[in-house]
Amino acid sequence: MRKMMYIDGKWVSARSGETKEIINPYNQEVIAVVPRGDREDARDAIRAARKAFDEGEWRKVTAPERADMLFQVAEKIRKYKQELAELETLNTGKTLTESLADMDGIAAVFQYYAGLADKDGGMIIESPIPNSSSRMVREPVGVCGQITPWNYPLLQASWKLAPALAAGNTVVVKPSEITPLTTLRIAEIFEEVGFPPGVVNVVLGPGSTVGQEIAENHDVDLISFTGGGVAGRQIMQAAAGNFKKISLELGGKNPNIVFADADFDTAVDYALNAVFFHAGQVCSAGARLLVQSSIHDRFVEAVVEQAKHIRLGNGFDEKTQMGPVISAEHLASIEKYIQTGIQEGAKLVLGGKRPADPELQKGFFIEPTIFINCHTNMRIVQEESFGPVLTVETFDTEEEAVRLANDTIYGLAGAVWTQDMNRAERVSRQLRMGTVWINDYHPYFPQAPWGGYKQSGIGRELCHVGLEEYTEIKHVYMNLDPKPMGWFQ
Ligand SMILES: NC(=O)c1ccc[n+]([C@@H]2O[C@H](COP(=O)([O-])OP(=O)(O)OC[C@H]3O[C@@H](n4cnc5c(N)ncnc54)[C@H](O)[C@@H]3O)[C@@H](O)[C@H]2O)c1
Ligand SMILES: C[N+](C)(C)CC=O
Repeated sequence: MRKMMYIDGKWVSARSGETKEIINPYNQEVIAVVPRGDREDARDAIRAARKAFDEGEWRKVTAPERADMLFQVAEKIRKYKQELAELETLNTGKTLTESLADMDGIAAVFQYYAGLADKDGGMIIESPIPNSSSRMVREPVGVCGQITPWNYPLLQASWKLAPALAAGNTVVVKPSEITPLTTLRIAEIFEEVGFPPGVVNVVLGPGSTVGQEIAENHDVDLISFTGGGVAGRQIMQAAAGNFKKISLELGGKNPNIVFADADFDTAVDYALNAVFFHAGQVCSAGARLLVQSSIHDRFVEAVVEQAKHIRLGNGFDEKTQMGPVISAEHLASIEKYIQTGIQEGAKLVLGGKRPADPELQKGFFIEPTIFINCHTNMRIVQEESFGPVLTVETFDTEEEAVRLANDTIYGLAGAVWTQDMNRAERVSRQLRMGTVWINDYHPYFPQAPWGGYKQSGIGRELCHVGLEEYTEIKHVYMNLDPKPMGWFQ
């Protein structure tokens, strides 16, 4: 695999010659050295994408041909699935099982948008003007900047790349500076499939320089960002310079609501998966457990008992159920949240510290952590720790459950557990969230939209609406019998 940036169809170092070490969060070993780009490199990539969009052969590639190319990408991801998954596990620490599932999802996204690429032929409009024709067509937006986070590096990139290319745009992708490897590997796949130079560009470097340049640059027509609210706000401000189209997939503090009539064992099992999957580093993690008071003690006891046995370790070890968190900085930030929870008066009933196991000392590990006696006025309930930290609140009535669940600046996702389908329907309608799961947690797939209400984001990814984000709408009107009007005669 080439450890260079991919700009204008060429593999290049940073203009400055600077590099960055990429490490494995399981043991802090250096796994790669990659270029550390800056604004100049970002400008090169943007220029290449602009030229490819405005002047290149890409504009002549038909929608069925784009579909065919994206199908080939999907096939190659399946072909290289093991290699890609191993690279993702090496760079993120997530278990290989999770990475393999990510690769299935990534192939599915390319396949889905390949299928949609040539399906929208526009719309004939019934013109109210005699002797005229009127139609609506969708066209690519132009140069799309795409900035992605470290928790699902290739998956989040695929949610952006596949619809952007299906619609005929050119792209500049900036992966997280700590997890660039699978995004570089997929650039090789685009090259192998034969995407023309400049259509896909991958530029590496910090958000404060490379990311900021992409957000500010007036040659970029659209910016799609997945990450935290702080960067999201800076990107939105920077994008205002030329009124870029904007799509933001931000954080969440997602409620998992369990009513007393839920299937107890299943709800316990999913409550663990909701929060501890990928060590809680999931935007939609069910980090807030809301349990009806009549079953609270028994439910918490069962969750704690099972969480005690979660096996931490190397993502490549089949026995591992939870890997490390991504970095020393992130680990420190999670530990700070845990201290905040204790200071705020939440009761720590599990974890809260680094594991004692000598084999885990080089990695960024933190034990599965559970707090009870939590309230919505606590920071630990309101803010994203983005780690394996569960807060438990109680409620008595359906109205209270809805009120507590919605009492957050976020609105990404949430779940309802009950066997009363009328109640499930009533509650799901009142939750102000982009996704509501009923008697389940976590499923997402290309056919359904993904995105957030409130401060969880703007716009949607996946589904046909995710493709529409990457299009401009044009109205084409034709006078079929042009004659002088005589207005000024
Ligand atoms: N809603 C979703 O679908 C979704 C999915 C995954 C992650 N997330 C969120 O992402 C966050 C964790 O990821 P992270 O720590 O990588 O987020 P982050 O915001 O720190 O970084 C994300 C990306 O933005 C870049 N960046 C940072 N500052 C920037 C700036 N000023 N201008 C341009 N680019 C900038 C980074 O280099 C990185 O590539 C969490 O809040 C999580 O909830 C949301
Ligand atoms: C969108 N998702 C769930 C794949 C990753 C969020 O962090």
